Formats: sequence, C-alpha cells, structure tokens
Amino acid sequence: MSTTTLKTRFGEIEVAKDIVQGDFDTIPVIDLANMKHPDLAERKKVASEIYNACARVGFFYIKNHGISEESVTKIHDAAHKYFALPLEKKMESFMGQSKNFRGYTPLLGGHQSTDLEENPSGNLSEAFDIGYELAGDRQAKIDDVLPSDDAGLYGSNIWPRDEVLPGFKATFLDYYGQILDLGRDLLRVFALALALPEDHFDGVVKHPGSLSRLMFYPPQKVGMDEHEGITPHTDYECFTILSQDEVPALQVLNANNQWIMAKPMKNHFVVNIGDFFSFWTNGIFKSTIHRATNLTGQQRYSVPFFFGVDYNATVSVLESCISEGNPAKYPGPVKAGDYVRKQLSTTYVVHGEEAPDHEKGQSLVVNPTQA
Ligand SMILES: O=C(O)CCC(=O)C(=O)O
Ligand SMILES: [Fe+2]
Repeated sequence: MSTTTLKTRFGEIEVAKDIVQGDFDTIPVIDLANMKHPDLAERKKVASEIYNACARVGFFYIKNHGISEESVTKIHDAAHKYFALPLEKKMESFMGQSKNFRGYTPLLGGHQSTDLEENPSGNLSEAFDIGYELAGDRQAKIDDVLPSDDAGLYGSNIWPRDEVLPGFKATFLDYYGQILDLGRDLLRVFALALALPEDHFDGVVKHPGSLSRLMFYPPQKVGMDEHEGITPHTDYECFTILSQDEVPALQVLNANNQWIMAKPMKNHFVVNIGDFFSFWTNGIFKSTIHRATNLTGQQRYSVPFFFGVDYNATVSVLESCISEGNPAKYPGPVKAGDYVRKQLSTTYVVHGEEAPDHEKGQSLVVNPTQA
C-alpha cells in the first residue's frame, strides 16, 4: 500500500495515499427510525442521508437504532469489571497466545503506528477483543459449523474463565449478536444508498468477519505530556459501530487537518466507514482518520464493533461506483480475510500477514511492551 505523509496538529502521520479527508466541521446525526419502514420511499430517505454522511464525512451518529439502553449499560458494566481484574488474570487471555487477533492487549501494548521507533510507548489504553463465533450470531442455524478461511481469522475466542468473571462471556456474546444484526440491517441501508438492491450484500454476511472490542482509557497523569489513547488511524473492516460512555475523547480529522470532537451523545452510537468499504465503493465512502485521547482526568470506556463481511468473500470494486469522473482506483478482486489480516498485522506488528501454519502448531508470541 503506498503511503503519503499528512501534517496534523500533533505531528506528521503516514496514511494510505488514497485517503482523502472529508470537508466537514460537524458529525451528522441520522435517525434510523424508518430504516425498516414498509414504504420503500421512506427507507430511501434514510439511505440518502447515509450516503451523504459516508461520502462527505465517513462518520455519523445513529439514533433510534433499536439497541436498548439496558444492553448498552450491561456491556459497559462488563467492561468496567473486566478491566478492574488484576493484570495477571487479564494476561490469561493475552492476545499473544492468539492466532487470530483475539484477547487482551495490556496498557501501552497495542499501537496503530507502523513504525515502532516513532511510537515506542504505545497506546494509553487497554483492550479486549473477540471475533465471530456461532454462539454470538442470532442468525446461526443449529447445525452450522464455523467455516475455515485461508487467512486463518475464524476461530475461537480467548475468554476469561467463568469463575474469574461470571456471566462475562454471555453478556459480551449477547451484545455482539445484537450489534451484528444491526450491522446486517445497516448493510441493507448501505446497499440502497449505493443504488443497489437492498439484498445486494446479503450473500456475504452469513458468518461476518466482525471483531468487537472493550476499551479502557485511564486518565492521564496531571502535568504529563499529551499521550494518545489510540493514535491516529483508520479502521479496517466495512464499518464500525461504537458505543462510548459519557467521557469525551474521540476525535475525527477533517480536510483542514482539524480534529473534530465526536462528543458522546446518550443513546447514540458513532458509525464510521472502514478501509474495506472505502475500497469496495472505489473511494466514494470515506474511511476517515480518527484518534482518542482522554484528557478529562476520568476513566473512559468504549465498545467498538468492527463489522466485516465473510472472510471467504471475494470482493471487487462495485461497478456502480466506477465512472468517468471516478475511474477505478484499485486493482481487484480481494478476499476480505486477506485484506483484514494484512491490515491487522500492521497494528500488531509481530502477528504475521500470513495465516499461521496450524499444522506446525505456530502461534503468535507478542512482547507486551512492544506490540
Ligand atoms: O474508543 C474510541 O472512541 C475509538 C476506538 C477506535 O477508534 C478503535 O478501536 O479503532
Ligand atoms: Fe478506530
């Protein structure tokens, strides 16, 4: 992937050359109440608002999304309990044991910079990641089996033991299942937004390659230099559905290189487009750079859900997104799993781009002070 250097208020960052920042100074709010309205014209109104937000900003809030306040409170409570565990208990699910980017990343562990020299100290955050499993999919049939994929991304999660955190797995899988279905619904709206039949993407979301993550951003010490909780980056999958608590930290970069605060809004999620959807739409949907820095003195928790399509799905740029004014930008086709694995391995540098060879019993060993 060729890169270019972008000057930001916080220094220069390397971004993919094809990323074009959007011209915006606020983040639109989209009401999903009519997302499933019986009248197609009403559904198209929602879709057209979404198209504008995706093409101009790459970020938007959603309200009336159908996920109850109770479910959101439950997953945030679970996050509080998880991160309050002693480090050695959290390290029992350390991501370094995982072949497919699942598990716990300690403080200063994860980093989004591709250059360790530039960012030796890592993110001021902790994270716990899970991926698709059948028990977290409300659409999965009783006799379904988890597919295998060439990129080696499907596979088991690393859960904390139930005696360590009773009910945690059930709570997270329940939340995962609800957001997964919201993601499937949103993909139908995205299809309409792109002037495609609503069911256009239905065939590639049987076992969606979707990750979800609990995040914890401790407060910075007073007088300390600003230390990012997550450094500037774009997300990798199709789109992200983020639940943040009431502590502000998330910022989104616009075309004037200003960071626009995505302030928390009660009962709203933040949705943003990821690199894979930008690729798929020939750059029409923007995958926008963002970061999170917690300068509030309070603890902050957030729960992103990265919606992606089946890892085995092979995708080419949508023909309807190629025109004289917007000629084809990317060679294709691309397998979703290969694309995501490549991107994830730049974040967790010691995890390889290639799927580990299970036959040889390879696993991924990560140094927690580096990865
Ligand atoms: O915590 C947030 O507000 C953003 C997290 C994020 O951007 C990510 O995990 O990719
Ligand atoms: Fe992100």
